[in-house]
Amino acid sequence: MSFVIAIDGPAASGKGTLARRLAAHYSLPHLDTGLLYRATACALLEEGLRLDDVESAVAAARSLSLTDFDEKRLRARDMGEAASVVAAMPAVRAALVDMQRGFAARPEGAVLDGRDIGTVICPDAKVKIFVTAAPETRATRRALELARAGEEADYTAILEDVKKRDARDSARSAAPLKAAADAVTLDTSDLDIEEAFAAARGIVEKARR
Ligand SMILES: Nc1ncnc2c1ncn2[C@@H]1O[C@H](COP(=O)(O)OP(=O)(O)O)[C@@H](O)[C@H]1O
Ligand SMILES: Nc1ccn([C@@H]2O[C@H](COP(=O)(O)OP(=O)(O)O)[C@@H](O)[C@H]2O)c(=O)n1
Repeated sequence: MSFVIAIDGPAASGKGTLARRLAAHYSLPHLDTGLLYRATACALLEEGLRLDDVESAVAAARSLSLTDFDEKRLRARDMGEAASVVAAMPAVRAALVDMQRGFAARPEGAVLDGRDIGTVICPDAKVKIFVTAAPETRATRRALELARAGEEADYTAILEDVKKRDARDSARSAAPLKAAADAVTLDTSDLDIEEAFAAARGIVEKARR
């Protein structure tokens, strides 16, 4: 198996930041799999369809193109919540498996981040990191991020969002949010980005030996 780094964890734990930094460091392509679920939900909402319309959600998931995501729109607060609703549908998840595994099978390897990369998408990944942080820390980080993007960012509401989404993602029967048995957990509550990146690199180097 090529060099695959699987990064999972709850909302705003710093998965994407670490995945991007590791991908740059090891010259690997990176796929933020959360964008796939966000884009599926966004397609439904833009067509005025309901989020629980499974058939349309599957069709939207099948027609996604990795290259034309409007990231600013997809990373808006409401889209995280909507993504978590469509992500609970087994048929939507099934429609996105081949695309993710195809990305992970690139000869040079890849970094993927999400909720089920180490458990379902790439169970044989060479490196698995489960990134976590206290909900309050994650809500503070997300509030800062949204404020920087010009979105209204009420800390209390964001903390509620994060907790509700984690609960839904953990409780669903299809590929729930959980650490793979062979993942290394990295709690970034007391680490800044540089410290978290150094710790993640340490985990990768150890797994490569
Ligand atoms: N260790 C850290 N310390 C402080 N801020 C962080 C840390 N890791 C990530 N962030 C910031 O928190 C926000 C969420 O991080 P992100 O990587 O997008 O998380 P996720 O992909 O898990 O949702 C971003 O604004 C990011 O810059
Ligand atoms: N591999 C993945 C990635 C995301 N998701 C879903 O998509 C939602 C948005 O994921 P994300 O990674 O973009 O969210 P953040 O952690 O960035 O807030 C999550 O709350 C999950 O419900 C998933 O189910 N499986």
